Amino acid sequence: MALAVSVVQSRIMASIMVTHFGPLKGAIRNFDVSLACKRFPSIIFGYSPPVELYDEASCCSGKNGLLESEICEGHLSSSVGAKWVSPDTLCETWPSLYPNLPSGSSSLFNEESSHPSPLSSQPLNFETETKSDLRVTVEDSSTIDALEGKQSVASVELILDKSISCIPGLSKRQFHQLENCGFHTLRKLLHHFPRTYADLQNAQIGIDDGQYLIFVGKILSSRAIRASYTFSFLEVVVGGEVADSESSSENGFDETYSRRKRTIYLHLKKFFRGTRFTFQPFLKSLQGKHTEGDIVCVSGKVKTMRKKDHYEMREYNMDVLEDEQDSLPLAEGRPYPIYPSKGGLNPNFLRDTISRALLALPVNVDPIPEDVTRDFGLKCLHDAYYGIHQPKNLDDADLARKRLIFDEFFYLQLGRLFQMLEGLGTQLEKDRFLDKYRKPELNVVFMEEWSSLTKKFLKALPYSLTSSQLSAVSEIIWDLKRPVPMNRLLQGDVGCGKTIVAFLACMEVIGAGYQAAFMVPTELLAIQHHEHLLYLLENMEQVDFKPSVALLTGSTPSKQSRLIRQGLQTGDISLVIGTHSLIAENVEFSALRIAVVDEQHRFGVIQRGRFNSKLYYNSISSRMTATSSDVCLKDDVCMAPHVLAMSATPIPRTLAIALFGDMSLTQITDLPPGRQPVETFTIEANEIGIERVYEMMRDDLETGGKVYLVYPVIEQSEQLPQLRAASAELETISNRFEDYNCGLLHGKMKSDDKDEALRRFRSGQTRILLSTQVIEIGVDVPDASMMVVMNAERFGIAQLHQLRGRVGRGVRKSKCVLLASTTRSLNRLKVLEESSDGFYLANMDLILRGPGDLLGKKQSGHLPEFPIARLEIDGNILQDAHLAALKILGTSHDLEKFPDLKAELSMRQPLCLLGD
Ligand SMILES: Nc1ncnc2c1ncn2[C@@H]1O[C@H](COP(=O)(O)OP(=O)(O)OP(=O)(O)O)[C@@H](O)[C@H]1O
Repeated sequence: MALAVSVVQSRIMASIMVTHFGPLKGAIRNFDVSLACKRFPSIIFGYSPPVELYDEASCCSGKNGLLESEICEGHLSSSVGAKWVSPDTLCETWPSLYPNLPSGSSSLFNEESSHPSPLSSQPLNFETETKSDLRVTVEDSSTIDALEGKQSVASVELILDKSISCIPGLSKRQFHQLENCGFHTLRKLLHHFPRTYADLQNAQIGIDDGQYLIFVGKILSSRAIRASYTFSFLEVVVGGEVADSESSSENGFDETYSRRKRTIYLHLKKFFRGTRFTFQPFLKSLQGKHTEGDIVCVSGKVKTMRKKDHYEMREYNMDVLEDEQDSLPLAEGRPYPIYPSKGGLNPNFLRDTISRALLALPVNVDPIPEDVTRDFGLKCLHDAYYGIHQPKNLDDADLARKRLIFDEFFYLQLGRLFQMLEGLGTQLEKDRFLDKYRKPELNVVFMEEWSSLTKKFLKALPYSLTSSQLSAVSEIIWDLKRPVPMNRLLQGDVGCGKTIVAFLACMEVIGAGYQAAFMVPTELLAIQHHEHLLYLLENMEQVDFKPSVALLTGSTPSKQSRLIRQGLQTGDISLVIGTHSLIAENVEFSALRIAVVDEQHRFGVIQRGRFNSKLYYNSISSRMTATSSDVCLKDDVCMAPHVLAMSATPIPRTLAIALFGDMSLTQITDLPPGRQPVETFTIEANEIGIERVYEMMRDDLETGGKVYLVYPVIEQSEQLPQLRAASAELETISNRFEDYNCGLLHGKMKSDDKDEALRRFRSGQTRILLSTQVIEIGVDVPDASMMVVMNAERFGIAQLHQLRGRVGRGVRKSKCVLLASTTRSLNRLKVLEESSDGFYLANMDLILRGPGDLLGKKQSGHLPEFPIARLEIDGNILQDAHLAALKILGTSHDLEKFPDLKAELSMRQPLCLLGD
């Protein structure tokens, strides 16, 4: 396993070209991936693309421009686009005035309630409103204890799953807003991770519009101004010195000049709307919060103002420093978290609420024992939450992310292993079970012991199995012979021959008198597998019992479908191949023993859990019917079926372990003999390029080849005229290649028509198939020898690799042309010219997608259950999580020694699988 990880890492240790954003916008420069990966395996730093930190929907955007322009003139030198704050959003805005200092500094609301001072004299009885309306009182003493760090670990889970009403200073309105957006608990809120961090630049030489700055300076003035009856604003001006770019540039490299400084001015602005915010005492108190002469460290996004050297900041953090010396560590730059907005909530408000939630977090919040976190070099949970939301630096954020990913995988594995252990009787059995996962290499059944049906089926194959196919079958059969449900992932690159391995596993259970179900994501694939299997069974020499095979998809006519369901219930049908229809309510099996799920990664763990239980209960209920009719049952007949999942997605071994909670991963690491790498070309789709591709197609067709043309869309669209469409081009291609028949295949066609199109292509009646990406998964036409992908820039690298896998599946030398609409996109695609290794390409895909944004964006590497883990790079963390789970369960099989862990386990989402 460690090997697998190190292979991945070494594969990405190459220097490649990566596009950077921001100051280097558009530029391409050498990016040393090895260094970046080494230092921050999860977070790649750099300038963040500009992000609109205000959410238009949730903010009064000052659309009443008249008021804005009239009133602000003379007060605000840059009033265009000013944001307005209504009384209701005051609380959202206010905390930003106060920095997120480690303790107490955000407690403005608390201070206010105890020191109502100027506000109490308001005619509108503002104080009362502040207390009753603007605040939900801290509900119970446990939170107070938590704040004071007195919370015992035993009740920690209560804290994380506490209602957000326990966050100090939250108004009722805000509380409901947050609840409506799904932030019911502290946990939910703290798990709203920043989607990236802006790299705060120290204010130096050039300052660009939209840049995130960290700046140390002196408060020069603080004014809270009533601009009209309903509108007021606060403007704090901070002045400080930066190196003077002009003098240095004008005077070349003159040292003296380059050390010259110039003063710049930051105008920090907040706007308030509502009569109650225009009263003098309120404004006075607002203004008084900032003392002239204070040294402060300000960070946030700047906007240049008309006046030279003046910049505006409307979203910022400000820390008051004791003296200028304090500025040194701060000025080194802290990552500035950028939150994804949710349900229209202002990201700024979210940031403030999260800061306050952090303050409500007790230090001893961690249910994982300290020795485990120490052994695996993990932050404690409290620090991890701080580290992800308020990192001191990127290292800090990276370590925090590591801990949180660790948790995602750890609890899933702990849950699965715990569940499996629960099903076993004695301590000895449990120890043996854990041992099995420690020594997986011993778990194989050699061919001599396979059932005679399996051996005969093997003999009927027109080829011999490769060595890794053979060991895959041996491993799977070992599991099939055990009375514990298997949960195994069969993983192998495109075209390596996984299907036949799965067929052999099905034969083994059928040979033992049980049934098999083979579930695939598309009808096209179901039909293909069905036909393939029938063909192989026909070739099989005489056996006492030939398995009966059925095909069940959404398009199966209802009468036929009823007969198939009957056959499955009576046991007359031994193997059914189909789509999701297989897990429909009314499908019941007589003795289902294995469920093969193709393209596993398309389903989440939870869904797969549903498959399991669905198949399991069907199996039980059928058996119960059978029992009543006096059928003799085997002891293990009510066991859940074995599940064999298949995937061509390059999943690191460790990730598979995490997904499955055990060591059930089988990898096919070789390709059938005679395969040659697909020669890949990236070509720009201009006139010359297209002519060249047509020429290549003609050469291939003349030598007996078959060509796939893959299009991003079916029909031409007015909105995206640059996209080439399959239907629209059928005529052009047919005219161009009139000596050859062309076919069309896309998702909107009827099932029979799709099948017919593929059949004609397979038989050679059509030699050119214009298709959409419907062929991406599993389509197998071994003598297809060329593929052209139109608008290839529209596809991800991993997806193109899957598509390309449709050619080169036989012995014929094949090629793949990636036609890109722009020269710029050629660079990204070139990586496919260089490699045909799915694992390597998945990593490149990740890196080429761009730095940053690893935390929140759902991309190909994300699995639904693991919001922040990245499939391609987090293998080592998963490995650790697996070992930690084994260690914990080795110490206490039933987790009795770890009550907090057990409690946490029951709170975690993946545990809905437990007891399924
Ligand atoms: N050992 C072998 N020797 C020769 N050909 C083989 C061997 N095993 C499988 N094949 C053939 O290789 C082709 C690809 O096999 P299969 O469809 O099982 O691949 P796969 O791993 O499921 O690919 P994909 O992920 O693209 O669906 C098929 O035509 C199959 O008949």
